Amino acid sequence: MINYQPFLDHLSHTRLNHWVVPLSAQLDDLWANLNDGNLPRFMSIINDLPSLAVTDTEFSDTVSIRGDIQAPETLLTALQQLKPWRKGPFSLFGIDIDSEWRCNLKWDRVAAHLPDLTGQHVLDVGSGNGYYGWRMKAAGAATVAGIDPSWLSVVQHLAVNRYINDASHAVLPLTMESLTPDLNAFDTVFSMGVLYHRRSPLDHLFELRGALRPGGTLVLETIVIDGHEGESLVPIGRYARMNNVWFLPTAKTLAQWLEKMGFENIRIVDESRTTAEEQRGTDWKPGQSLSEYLHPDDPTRTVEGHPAPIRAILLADKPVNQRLKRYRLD
Ligand SMILES: Nc1ncnc2c1ncn2[C@@H]1O[C@H](C[S@+](CC[C@H]([NH3+])C(=O)[O-])CC(=O)[O-])[C@@H](O)[C@H]1O
Repeated sequence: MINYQPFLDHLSHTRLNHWVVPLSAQLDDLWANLNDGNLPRFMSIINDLPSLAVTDTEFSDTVSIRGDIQAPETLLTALQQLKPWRKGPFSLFGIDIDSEWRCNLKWDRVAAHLPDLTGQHVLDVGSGNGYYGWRMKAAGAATVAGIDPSWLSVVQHLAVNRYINDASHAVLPLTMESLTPDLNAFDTVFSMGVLYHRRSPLDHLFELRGALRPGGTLVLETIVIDGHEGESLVPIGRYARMNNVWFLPTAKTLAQWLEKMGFENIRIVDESRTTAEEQRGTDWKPGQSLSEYLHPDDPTRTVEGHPAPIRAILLADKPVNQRLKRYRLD
């Protein structure tokens, strides 16, 4: 089990205090019914991390933690045991974790359009190991609640936060579907790289809206296709070798979905083709990556022949006026 008490204590002093009781109960239930063979091994790696004095942290393109001494071999071994590192880059006491994704490139695309995060309570859905959460903290966020069902992501965050020791930034082992519904509390909610994994993307948007306070902002990033309003692709079989991809709308279709689900002030702020500069295999994420997912003769196609990934960023607001239609989706 993971000790989330410092995060719960932090929440109890914020506008999110109504989440403390249901979240504690949900975590208790999770630990009582836990059936994951990897977690004990991961936790013994975390518990054995060497104690090292931190002199300085810097959350810029690389999320860096520095100390007076070079990293001992035990830290390198522990971090290597937590491979693959898909999100980063990080630098811990001189160990450079060159992750598969250079997430600083996406952050640059997103950050230019964000509301001022100073003092904000932020939810990062599908947070991965919390790389973006550290960038949100550096931008002034008071709370970053990451949620991600991947245990490896959760424990990678624990490894980094072992040295940063920030109780206001957690990665919780939860899906969006299992989050306490209608918290109505977060100033900004990020959903980046998650919507295409959801079989019911409109439900996802509905759940995201429920997490936001009235007037709060959703930052939505997902794979899209070129094309017109109303169009979307449901790839049969795999997409870029992923077997859990459901809906790839056009950016304009996505804007329509957001409107349908009760958002306003919807803006498409970026559409960028994913490049091998941003996503590639490294020592910290061995094996296949984007270049193997694209067609060898035509990089505008996936290996399966679908349009290659383009990622769109949309921002949309939850209306301040709560007199909204309650969409019944059941
Ligand atoms: N239902 C779900 N609820 C919450 N998280 C989920 C769910 N399903 C999958 N995930 C998690 O969402 C993340 C998707 S990666 C994006 C990471 C980061 N946001 C990024 O923008 O780089 C995809 C990509 O590489 O773009 C994974 O960590 C999943 O475990």
